[in-house]
Amino acid sequence: MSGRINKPAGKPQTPSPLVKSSAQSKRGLNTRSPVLSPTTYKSPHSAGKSLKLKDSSITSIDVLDSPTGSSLCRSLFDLEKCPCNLSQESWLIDCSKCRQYWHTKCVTLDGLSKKDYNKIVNWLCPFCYTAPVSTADFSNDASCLTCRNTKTLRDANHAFEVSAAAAKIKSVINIGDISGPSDSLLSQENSIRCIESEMKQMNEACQTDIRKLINEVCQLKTELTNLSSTGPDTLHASHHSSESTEQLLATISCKIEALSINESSITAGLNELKQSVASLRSTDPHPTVPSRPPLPPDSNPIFPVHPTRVPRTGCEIPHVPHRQIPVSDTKHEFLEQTEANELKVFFDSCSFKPESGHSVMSFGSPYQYTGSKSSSNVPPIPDILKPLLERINNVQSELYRSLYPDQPFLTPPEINSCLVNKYQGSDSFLPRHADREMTIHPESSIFTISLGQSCDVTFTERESGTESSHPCPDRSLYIMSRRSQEVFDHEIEKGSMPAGTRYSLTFRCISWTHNNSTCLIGDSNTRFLRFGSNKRGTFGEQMPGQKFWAPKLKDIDPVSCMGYSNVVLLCGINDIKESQIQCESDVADCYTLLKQKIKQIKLLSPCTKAVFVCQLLPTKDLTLNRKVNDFNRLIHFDLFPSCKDVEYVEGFRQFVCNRVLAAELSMHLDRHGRFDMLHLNRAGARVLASLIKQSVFLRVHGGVDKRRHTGRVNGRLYSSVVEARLHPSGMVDGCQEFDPTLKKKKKKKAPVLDEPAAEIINDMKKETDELANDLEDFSLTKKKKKKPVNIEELDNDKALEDLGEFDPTMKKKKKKKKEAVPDGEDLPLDNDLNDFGDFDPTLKKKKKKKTTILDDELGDDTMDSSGDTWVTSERDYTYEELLKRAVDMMRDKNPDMQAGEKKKYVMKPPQVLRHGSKKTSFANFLEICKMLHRTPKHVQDFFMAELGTSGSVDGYNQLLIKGRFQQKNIEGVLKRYIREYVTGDVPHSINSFIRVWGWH
Ligand SMILES: O=C(O)CCC(=O)C(=O)O
Ligand SMILES: [Fe+2]
Repeated sequence: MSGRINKPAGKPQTPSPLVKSSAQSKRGLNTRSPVLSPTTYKSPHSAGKSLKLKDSSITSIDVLDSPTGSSLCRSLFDLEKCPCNLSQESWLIDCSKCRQYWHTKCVTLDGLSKKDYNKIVNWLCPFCYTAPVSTADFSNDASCLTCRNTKTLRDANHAFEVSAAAAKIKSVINIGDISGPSDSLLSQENSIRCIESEMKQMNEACQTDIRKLINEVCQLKTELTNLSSTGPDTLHASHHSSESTEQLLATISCKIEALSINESSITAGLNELKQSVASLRSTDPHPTVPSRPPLPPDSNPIFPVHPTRVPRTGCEIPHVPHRQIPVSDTKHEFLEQTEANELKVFFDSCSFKPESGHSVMSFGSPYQYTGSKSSSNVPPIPDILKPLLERINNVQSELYRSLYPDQPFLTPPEINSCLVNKYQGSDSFLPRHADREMTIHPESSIFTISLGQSCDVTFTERESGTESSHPCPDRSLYIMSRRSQEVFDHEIEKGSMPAGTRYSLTFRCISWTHNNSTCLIGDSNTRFLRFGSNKRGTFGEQMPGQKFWAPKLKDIDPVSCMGYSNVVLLCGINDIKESQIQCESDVADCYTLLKQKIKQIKLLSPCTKAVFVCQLLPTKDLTLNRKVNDFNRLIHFDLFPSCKDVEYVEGFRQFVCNRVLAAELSMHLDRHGRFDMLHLNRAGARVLASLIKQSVFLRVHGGVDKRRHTGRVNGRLYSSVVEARLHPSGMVDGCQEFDPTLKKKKKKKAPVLDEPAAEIINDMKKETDELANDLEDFSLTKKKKKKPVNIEELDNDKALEDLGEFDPTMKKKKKKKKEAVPDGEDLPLDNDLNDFGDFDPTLKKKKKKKTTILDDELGDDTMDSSGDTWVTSERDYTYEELLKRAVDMMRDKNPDMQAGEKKKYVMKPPQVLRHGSKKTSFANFLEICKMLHRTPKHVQDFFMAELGTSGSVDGYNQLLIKGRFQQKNIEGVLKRYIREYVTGDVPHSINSFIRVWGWH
């Protein structure tokens, strides 16, 4: 198999001449048509001598036929480069079917020796490979050689050789025997193709023979006719008796007859063969899906542009089972009499704030609701309530455990807030409402304990208007679920309250983070995704929520989504992979079900701000991928445009369409090894989590930094950008660019942002202020503050310059100010001013403002090096003269510089540590940024560009860099940064106050 590139691939981007010529020569040998007909397709392996498997006659025909796989590779990837698009020290192996090259490393075949490598005859890449039904099939099915590692490859290759040899022997012995698929070493499909090939060869051979025979017969016939027409005399003349002539004619006629019989028997034999092939086909255990119209030529096969079909059925909303009752549980005499008495005494002494129909008092986490009069300055839970709170929390835990019995690691929401209502007299009431504030944890129940006068609470089902009354006797507890609040309102009707005093103690879990809670409903691909900020959590504390299991679309429970701000749906692959889903209309029906579920969710949870729908991820199964395409198409072209508040997971599309990410994805689909067609492994799940997190985050925070919505950002993978940006400290990614305009914008935006967004803004502000304060330590910045800068007009670089970089003109100004007045000399100025002004208009302006200062300075410099007095000269300054003057002026105003002394600043060296096996930590990154007076973002970008990797600042202010780097690498980059952006050795910026740096 040395015809493949038989040396490790260096840089796939710039293939070596050998790589190129090898690939080109192959291309010349076979077409890369997406549909490779078994009869026309010829493997390159059979063409080059080194590509041929010894004694194998079937190498070129045992490739499964799947147009999508080929076209997928064709349109998505450069066939000559591995889809990873990365430079790797690895062999390149090409797929026998689609001709896509892959690094052996990328297809986990690394470690191959040249010998092994040369043995590979027929290998199918992850795009083209369709897994056999069972492990047993795989071991026998050597014709479909896609292996996850070198060992299996060797084994399979060996099996292939054996099976090929066996097939050859069988075909020689008896072609008909091959029709029995069960005992054949070859798969049934393979057998068919073998026979077809044999038939073709036989057919050709037979037809040539027959043609020869027919020609001969024709010649004989003509000859015979000629002889007959010449008559017996002529025959006689040639010494043949008439009798013998007749005999001869009879013999010839017999021979012709025999030949005809042979011809018909050959034809019959061929027909027999054809029939056996037909019978084999009819017993094919894998019927093919009805053919579909071909995709538009330039469309992306994974995410095609045009929908081909709209759903067959309408989207009527079926009846939604609410499964909600207003009061989920009641406990009579929940309080002991003594406990109740004590509480009554306590509350009698408290001062309640009047609200509509009753008065209130809050403890613990502040609970704010429409019409609430309580301030956010709420007293903590008083000691007297603490035992009660503990009991309530126990009840809450029990409820939670019973709700999620199979998820014991989940922490139940902690009840942390108590709102006490006081009803005094028969005039009191409680307006109709529902406790559906987003600050209430979606999993929190609402516990109400009644004290004193009993009364009835009325519940009304909002949709139907059905009312029910719930009696609340003294010392009793009733529990409402947070979800029931989406369905029912409750109230104490006016006039229903008896005389007397009633206290109701309502307990809830208030969680501000749950203001933006997310409910993720998904199939097994969400298995690795976890909410929570603990170690297992993939979404982090910025995205609180709950995950619900829905292997199929029918399992999506709209009730579970109630009370969450965001709903993310990742489901459908198990539906469309069902065998009964065979054509586009079946897929459309699945899509319709999804649409119905979304409608139900929105109906039940009007509080839900958005439903995010994840498109289906491509799989390793190409037939399934066509259905995935159809499903995704419908989501994109029907669901998104038609359903308001249905959003797609940003980046998911890129994830699916982007070449690199798609390749990355295909490599992640191997959670259970080579037979897993669908599942992401942990790494893939992390990418998925990032994309979901980012979308929800952006939606929640008003689309902060939408610019980043590309598959690749600054050469970094989407996921890493997401990670960086969503990280608690990386949150300031946008602001780390240190764009001064942010400050302004933030101020404008602040009132409309959600709480976490406001926090981010505050963080950003803090950082901006901190940096500004740092900069104030330097005289430069003070001046800058005075300088009126229209920050809106500044571009990033300029902004950076204004905030941190040295501006010689500014410095001058300041010093000038200090020195100007006392030393004023009576020197001619106008020429200097004008000349200088011509040189640099900005300077001119400044000079005009501070004429006296410049008078002084320029007065000193009106002599050129040759001693000419410029004031008396008519000629203009030359550029060199002006430059020299400027430098002299700088020297003059910077005595250190003039004396040739360099101020030495000593800084800490970067602390470089290994972070896990694949990352490097630059531990004192932020500290060094501060010392440099450069924004972390700026420094980070430089580092990432220099190191050619990605990274992010984590919660410990360390820069985590992907890849392994040594101390000297980081030091080198840091020195370069300092040279380029700090000390000004190169003209990016100059900063005269930092001259020489050295490590401790
Ligand atoms: O007093 C009650 O029983 C109900 C109180 C209530 O609904 C509330 O505080 O939100
Ligand atoms: Fe309430």
